[in-house]
Amino acid sequence: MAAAAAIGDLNVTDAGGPLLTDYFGVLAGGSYAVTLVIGSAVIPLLALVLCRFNSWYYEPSLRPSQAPLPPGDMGWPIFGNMLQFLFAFKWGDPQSFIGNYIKRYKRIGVYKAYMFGQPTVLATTPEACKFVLMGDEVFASGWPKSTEALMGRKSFTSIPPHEHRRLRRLTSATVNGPAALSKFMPRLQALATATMAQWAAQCAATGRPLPLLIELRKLTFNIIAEMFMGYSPGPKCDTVERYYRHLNDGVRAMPIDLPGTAYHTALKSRRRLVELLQEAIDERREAMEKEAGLRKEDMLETLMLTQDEDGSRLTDEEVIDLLLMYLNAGHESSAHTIMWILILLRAHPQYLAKVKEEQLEIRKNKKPNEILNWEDYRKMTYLSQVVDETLRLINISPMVFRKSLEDVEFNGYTIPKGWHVQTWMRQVHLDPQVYPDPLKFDPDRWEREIPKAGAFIPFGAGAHMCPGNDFAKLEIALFIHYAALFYEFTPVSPNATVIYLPHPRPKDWYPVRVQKIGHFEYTS
Ligand code: HEM
Repeated sequence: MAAAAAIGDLNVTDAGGPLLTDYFGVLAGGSYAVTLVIGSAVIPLLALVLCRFNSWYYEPSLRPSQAPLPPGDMGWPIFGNMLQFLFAFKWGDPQSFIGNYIKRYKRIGVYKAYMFGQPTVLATTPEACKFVLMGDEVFASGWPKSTEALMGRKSFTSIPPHEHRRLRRLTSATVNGPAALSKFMPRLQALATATMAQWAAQCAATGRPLPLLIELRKLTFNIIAEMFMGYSPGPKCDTVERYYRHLNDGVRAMPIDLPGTAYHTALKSRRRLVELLQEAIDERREAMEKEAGLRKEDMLETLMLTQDEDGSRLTDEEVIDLLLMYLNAGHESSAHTIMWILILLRAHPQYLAKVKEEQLEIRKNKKPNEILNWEDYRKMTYLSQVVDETLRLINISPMVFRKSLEDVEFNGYTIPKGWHVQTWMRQVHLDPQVYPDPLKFDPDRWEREIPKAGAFIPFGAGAHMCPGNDFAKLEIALFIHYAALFYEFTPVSPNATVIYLPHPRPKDWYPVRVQKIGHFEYTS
């Protein structure tokens, strides 16, 4: 055991060294004043170094002829401004995150920050968002590396622009234009009406409510999985959808790959999804070989058969990443939007009455149990205002990511080459200078105002604009038609807390009792 002897003011161990604690003891005993002076100099200096570190390290030195960087702050080392972002979105008021920049630096449209491990410019006005989203030759897709690891090296978020253009043209044709979309209409209506009937039967039999958002996610996933890959609804689809839920939780989480973190679980879910999609490709390949000539003409087949100018096919990895991305993008946001429309219409019966009136008018010309066609859908002008107003108010995706390929000037500020840019659609949609009384749900505003370019961008804009926007609007409108006319959704806790990450939703997934109030039976 080491014995300590006193030598002067210091204790010394057998090993001959003073004990560390004793240095502080000497300091303490020697002079409180010195401690105080050193402490009061060191702590603020350390704080200054820590809070200026990102600026010193990441901010480029610009030429005298160049405009300055946008105002803002780069936060703390490693975390940057993520703590403020997460705090505002998880525990505070999400508007306060950008709101604080506006309070400090005024509404100038661009601010510097450090987000998701990258020096970043936040674009927050219609002009700034339009400038970035439409400037395809200067701003490429710029999702954080952590998202790329979840979505795959070959998804639209990661591939170079020329490859993106080609694959996008090829894939988006399957979900765009009246001819392609009207082909989906019978199955969309079959799945929606069968699912609602099953919910009502289940509620009647058990007396228990259903977590509506979870059920809607299953429905929208069943739809996209059937349309894109020929999957039939059932337990397998539900399992795959659950993996997607975990995958998405990781997209806006801190990218820390340690057991127990959302990001770690998301990476595990991605690996499982890749295995399942590989199985689907293998099965389809076998079926195509056995039944040569028999074509399904869905997204899976399109991707497997496509050839580039040299005649080469996409690899399985490419097909998997593209499908994984499409299936993900193609169900989550639609489910959230449908749920929010039901919540908002219930809270505003005057608008629900207008929706019902319009939908009844459309139904007047139909036989009982007759499904809707493209012409009927085109008559849903008021419902389409409700959809737009919900997308504006709720902002399923608060922002999208780009990366600057060169130094660019906007509004007297430089956006440096290599910096990431986030276009904050949420801020644009909730800005009182863009939409009067922006927090009010008011579908009628769309009769009074036509938003200027960049002011209504729930689907983004430019080369990466959502290719599924028309499909989503159709799917949502058809669901609401049957929900409004034939069912009643009674929430168990209409005032539940709303959480905002990864997407805004009631914390309890919005449990509802579903009841049939009219008769419609799908017959094909
Ligand atoms: C209400 C429903 C939807 C909303 C709010 C929505 C919103 C968005 C947004 C904001 C983007 C990013 C755009 C950008 O980076 O500029 C996006 C991209 C994308 N969405 Fe959607 N989306 C919805 C439904 C769908 C559906 C149904 C599909 C598929 C059928 C789909 C497929 C995609 C794909 C593949 C991308 C990546 C596009 C690219 O990078 O080129 N989305 N979506």
